[in-house]
Amino acid sequence: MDGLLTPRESAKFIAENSQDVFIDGAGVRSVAELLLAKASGPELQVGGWKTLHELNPKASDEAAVNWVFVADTLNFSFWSEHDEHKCLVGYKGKMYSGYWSLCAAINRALDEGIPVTSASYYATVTLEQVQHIFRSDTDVPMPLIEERHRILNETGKILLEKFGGSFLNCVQKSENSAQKLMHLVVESFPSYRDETQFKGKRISFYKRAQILVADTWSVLEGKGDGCFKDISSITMFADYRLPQILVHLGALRYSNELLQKLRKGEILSYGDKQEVEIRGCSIWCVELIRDCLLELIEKNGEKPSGEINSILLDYYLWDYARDHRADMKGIPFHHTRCIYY
Ligand SMILES: Nc1nc2c(c(CN[C@H]3C=C[C@H](O)[C@@H]3O)cn2[C@@H]2O[C@H](COP(=O)(O)O)[C@@H](O)[C@H]2O)c(=O)[nH]1
Repeated sequence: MDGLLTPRESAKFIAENSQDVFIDGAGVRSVAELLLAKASGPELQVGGWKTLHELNPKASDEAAVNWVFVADTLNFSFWSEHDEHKCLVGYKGKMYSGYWSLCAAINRALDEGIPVTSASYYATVTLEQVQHIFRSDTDVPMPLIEERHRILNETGKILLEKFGGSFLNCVQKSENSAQKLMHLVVESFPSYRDETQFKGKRISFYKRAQILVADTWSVLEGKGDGCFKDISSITMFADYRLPQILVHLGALRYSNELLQKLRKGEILSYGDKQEVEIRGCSIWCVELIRDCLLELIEKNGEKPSGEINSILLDYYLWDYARDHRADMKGIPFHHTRCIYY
């Protein structure tokens, strides 16, 4: 088998060969038009990461960068078999689910004096301590808690050995290149190696490595060590929410066979042909939406304040999915249990 394709190359190859997932050109355009109305708003700017999300760090210091690293190291698989019966974390009077339950638990631990974002702590944290830190306020625990414990120990040890215990050192080694940082993370930390194969080619999605670069860019507000000259080379992050919203908005379509399978809540294994087609077509779909949006902005003569890239489109669509959960009830998301997204 020949060389490993980048996430963007993988997405293009998958979209060109997909048999159960299809990108809808008219849908792509209608999503681009939806986003055009937001082009100069706070949602499509790097600053939105802080101003729109109360649990994200407000600082841009080393502690904030290490907060992002722990959050994205554990940023996977929050879905529960029955959506009405899931892990919830209460923090400062508010209940959080899914990805935000992870962030709430991290902040709750820090408030309790537990240094959960320090590598010297989580390199040797015990399973019992991890179960306490990420405890749920319902009888449904956070999924894959043993895996989260194993990954914290593994990742903490490597961060101590290779990067002096701070992810900021890893960022600085990337010399302001998003691609260099993404590859340094994938080479150094095994749990980030989101790679598989499709029709005889080795492909990569690197969902957590790419969102880690994006969140590092965001927490540093695109300045200093976070001023990545190639930040626009990062693609959308292939998770289980974006495909759902892209189908809801008409930009992506599933074959009847696949739709029936998802409606029944059938599990798709990591690397299955249909799971790969969902993830790859989602990435390519957002690339096409971005291209279409940039054309519309050009035509409209609008000048958004910063460069619109796939990260900002992804963030917007992910938040949109969160805010339109009820409208999306009829659209199933694919159930894959893994540590990669
Ligand atoms: N594509 C994409 N996937 C994302 C995110 C985020 C969190 N980013 C936020 C933080 C700052 C930014 O402003 C974003 O608002 C989590 N996930 C993935 O979703 C899934 C969890 O979903 P649910 O069960 O509904 O919480 C899971 O696979 C998780 O890995 C994103 O942004 N894009």
